[in-house]
Amino acid sequence: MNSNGIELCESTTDAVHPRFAKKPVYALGGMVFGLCVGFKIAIVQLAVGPDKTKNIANAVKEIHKAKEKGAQLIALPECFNSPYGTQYFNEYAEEVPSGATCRALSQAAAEAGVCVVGGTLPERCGPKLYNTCTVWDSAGKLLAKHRKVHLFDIDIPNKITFKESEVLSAGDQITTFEFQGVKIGLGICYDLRFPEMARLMADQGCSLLVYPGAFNMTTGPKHWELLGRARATDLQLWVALVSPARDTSAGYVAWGYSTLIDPWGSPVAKLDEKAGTLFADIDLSTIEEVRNQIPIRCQRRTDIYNTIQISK
Ligand SMILES: O=C(O)CCC(=O)C(=O)O
Repeated sequence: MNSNGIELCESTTDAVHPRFAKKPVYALGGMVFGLCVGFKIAIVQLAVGPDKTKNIANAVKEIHKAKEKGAQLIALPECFNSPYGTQYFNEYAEEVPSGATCRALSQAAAEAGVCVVGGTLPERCGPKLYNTCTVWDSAGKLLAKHRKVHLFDIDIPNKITFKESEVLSAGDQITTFEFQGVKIGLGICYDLRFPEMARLMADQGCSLLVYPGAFNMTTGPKHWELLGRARATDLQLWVALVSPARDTSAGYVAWGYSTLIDPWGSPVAKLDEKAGTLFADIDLSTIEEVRNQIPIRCQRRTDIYNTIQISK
């Protein structure tokens, strides 16, 4: 309890920037008194086509443009070097980090002096293929690598049938990394549907979850934003959803609508279906604000969840 009678949740300070540690922000009457710490994110909704070299060059160009506009963390979409589809993954796949796409991302991050969440690419590792996100620091060093954990296998008759598992292998790791002392978690597209995975990343102290994803014209309008808002609301953190632009001539038509969602669960900025870049400030103090005002993190009844018997 602070001097204003506001209940403060002990566990809130471990999930935010270390500069907040032991310095909670007190929230009262909609005003926040405390430090404002954050960074500028650019969410780049790239147009992706069949020409891999062109896709990579376009990503590099957009990274430099975003840096010029002040972005500190730049996020690219799922499958940005290749059209999305199981028939393409083998042809476009590369080893990480020695392949041409990774080399271009590393160089762009270093030249621009920014952190790049490099969307995803089909990764070749021995006989296996993965859908993999790489993260590059401002010196061009590989900071993190996340292999999609939940493969996109669905069947909605007459709408969409997709079976990534026919060609891809699933990752088996939870991936987080640190950017300027802020912990960030990674998930890829279908991973967004699994709250358990997001909670593990939140429990590791993430303030932001970044999901490169390419939802489609059936599930996109129904679930893309809803799922992002659900993850942000449940876990009281920032969520960035990064899609490729919509191309109606492609075999798989991406929904677009890249969105940044705040810890209240509100979309604070979003694109439409066209190629473009969204710039926004991520204010980490909002995490404290929400967690202090709605302290669900220290109200969870794990004693019940972990022991209750389900009656038949
Ligand atoms: O979950 C969905 O509806 C779409 C997922 C997807 O497109 C993917 O995992 O690549």
